[in-house]
Parts: sequence; C-alpha cells; structure tokens
Amino acid sequence: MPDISTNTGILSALASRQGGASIELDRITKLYPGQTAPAVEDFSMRIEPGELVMFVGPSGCGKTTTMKMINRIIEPTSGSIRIDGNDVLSLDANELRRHIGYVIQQIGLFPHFTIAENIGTVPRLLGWSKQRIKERVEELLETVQLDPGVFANRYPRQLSGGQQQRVGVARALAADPPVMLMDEPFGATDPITRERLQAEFLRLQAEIGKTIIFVTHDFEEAIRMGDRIAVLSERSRIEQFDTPANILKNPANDYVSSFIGEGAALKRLALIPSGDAPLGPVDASAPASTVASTDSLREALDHLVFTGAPRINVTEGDRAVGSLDYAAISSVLGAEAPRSAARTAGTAAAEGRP
Ligand SMILES: Nc1ncnc2c1ncn2[C@@H]1O[C@H](COP(=O)(O)OP(=O)(O)OP(=O)(O)O)[C@@H](O)[C@H]1O
Repeated sequence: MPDISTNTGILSALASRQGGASIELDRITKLYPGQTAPAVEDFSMRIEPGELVMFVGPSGCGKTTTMKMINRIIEPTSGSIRIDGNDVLSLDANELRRHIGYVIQQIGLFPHFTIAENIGTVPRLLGWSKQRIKERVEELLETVQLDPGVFANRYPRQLSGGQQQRVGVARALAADPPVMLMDEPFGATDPITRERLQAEFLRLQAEIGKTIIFVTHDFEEAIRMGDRIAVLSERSRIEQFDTPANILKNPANDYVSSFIGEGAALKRLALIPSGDAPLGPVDASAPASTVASTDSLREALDHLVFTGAPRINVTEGDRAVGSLDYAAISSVLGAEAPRSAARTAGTAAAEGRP
C-alpha cells in the first residue's frame, strides 16, 4: 500500500518544480498478457532536466509502450522509473498523471467541453480556484497563439485540426508539469500546419524548458525537434541515442543509416547556423540576396545554387559580417557532400550562369 503522505510530498514537489525534471528508466520490460515476447525489453535511459528527447522507430517497435510506462497508463512488468529521483511506481498512478503532461495524436479533447473547460481539466482536478483556472486558461491560450476572446468558449468541433492540436498542447501544460509525454502530437496535421506547430512548439519549449519525450515515425521531425534522438528497433532496443548532428555524422550501424535515408550531409547542414562556418571577407560583388548568420548552412547553400553565384554575404542585423562560398560550407561538413555541391557550382559555371 503506497504511503499517501509521502506521495503527496513528492507530487507537490513535482508540481512546484520550475522547468523540467530528470527521468531515469532502469531496465524496464513490458510483457503484455498472453504474449510470449516482450514489447519492450530491458530498456534503460537517463534524460536530463529540460531535454527534448525524440523516440523514433518503425511501427510496433515499442515506442508508445515505453512512453506510457512513464505515466503508468501501462504498468511495467519489471524495472524502475524515477522522476527527479523519485520512484514513480510507488506513487498513486492517477495523481502521478496529473503532474505529467500528455499529448496524443488524436488529441482527445472532450467534445462537450468548451476549449476553456478542456484546458482547465487538470487544474480543476487539482482543486484550483475558478479565478486561478480562468487566468491560467487565458495565459495558455495566448501562449499557443489562440485569442482567448475568440476561442475560450468554442467547442472543439469549431476549431481546425491545427488549432485543436494547439489546445491539446495547452491542456497538457495547464498544471505546469515538469514532464511532458507527446505521442505523435502533430501526426494528423497537413505538412504545412505540422511545420508551423513544430516551430511554435520549439519556441515555447525554449521558454518553458520542460523535460519532454516525443514519439514520432518521422526522422525529419526528430532531427528538427530533438535535443537528442533515440533510434529504436524491435522491443525498444536503443540502436543509437545521441544528438541529431552526431547521429547524422556518425550513424551507429546500418539500421540507423537506413533511418537517415538519403542526403545525410544536407540534413546536417540544416542544423548548422551560417555564422558557424569560417566566413570570408564581405564580397561587394555578391548577389543582393543575403543570409542571416542564424540561418542554416542549408539555406546558404540553397542561395548559392539558386543564384549561381560563387559567394553569398552573411548578415547580422542590417550589417554584412562576412561571406560564404562552397569551400567554406565544405569545410564544416568534412569531405563527402560538399564535393557534390562544388560540382553543382562547377556545372553552373560551365553553363555560363554567373
Ligand atoms: N495491449 C496490448 N496487448 C498486447 N500487445 C500489445 C498491446 N499494445 C501493444 N502491443 C504490442 O506491443 C508492440 C509494441 O507496440 P507499441 O504500440 O508500443 O509500438 P509503437 O512503436 O508505438 O507503434 P506505432 O508507431 O505503430 O504506434 C507491438 O507489437 C504491439 O502489437
């Protein structure tokens, strides 16, 4: 029988936690009843406070099962899970879930609740006053860029898919949980809405610094969003757990390479700001179009290919601070891709383009 007074202490400590909490999964295994092989086997991982970790892997490899064991929607068969060092398996499961944000693809908004009531669900369960809930709902709607005056009293069916997804995120953040679990949260939206939601969420995460596990099928999404990516195979076996840049640069094995697919070098360029490359002097004859030092080298390369020019100037604010050519981009990557980029430049020159 769990000790309720201890639980309350741990949970209120979690509730008052600013930013994120550490998560430690230690040799967790899940064998579903009636199955001969476990869905997740001997899974161990430590996630630092404020990290956004992506789980990527094929359908059925155990991503969702692994994640749902953290908020105990699924109980592990063996192993231990600690949040900020506290063993979650000793806590009351319902209480625990109120302190872990959860966003899923099919959103799960309550259709007969208004948007405000949906977002206020957990604060109500936690016994917050009406006024505090109202203020929090308005703050969160603004955070996810929905005007409270327009949306608070609408019902879910009166919102677009992307707007509903934003409400899903707002609802998960309502009680300011230190940990968020996100299961393909943007999976059901069209590519443009999805990119917008990803960018908005990254901006938000830069402010709130939650510890997040984010499940996706989409390696591109994993690269764009993750501080670290866990590439998983059958039974949630960790094939590689590292930063996007390191995985792209040094895939651990063929399995990981197959996930990366074609164009690893281009994907790496998308992660590196132009200002990180060795800049040459500002070039007065370069095309008028420029890249900001915070724009990625992928964007700089696109400019070079598009304009056919050998160099592009890099700006900080209104001021040009240097220039980039193919060789500078190559030097950041190492040998392989830049040669083909240089070939593209050579082809452009041979065709008489500027
Ligand atoms: N309740 C259950 N009972 C028995 N087996 C289950 C149950 N839930 C999931 N499984 C099995 O466990 C394995 C892992 O499933 P899980 O949903 O964790 O995978 P996933 O990687 O999240 O897949 P997807 O990307 O398709 O959602 C699968 O083989 C699945 O069929």
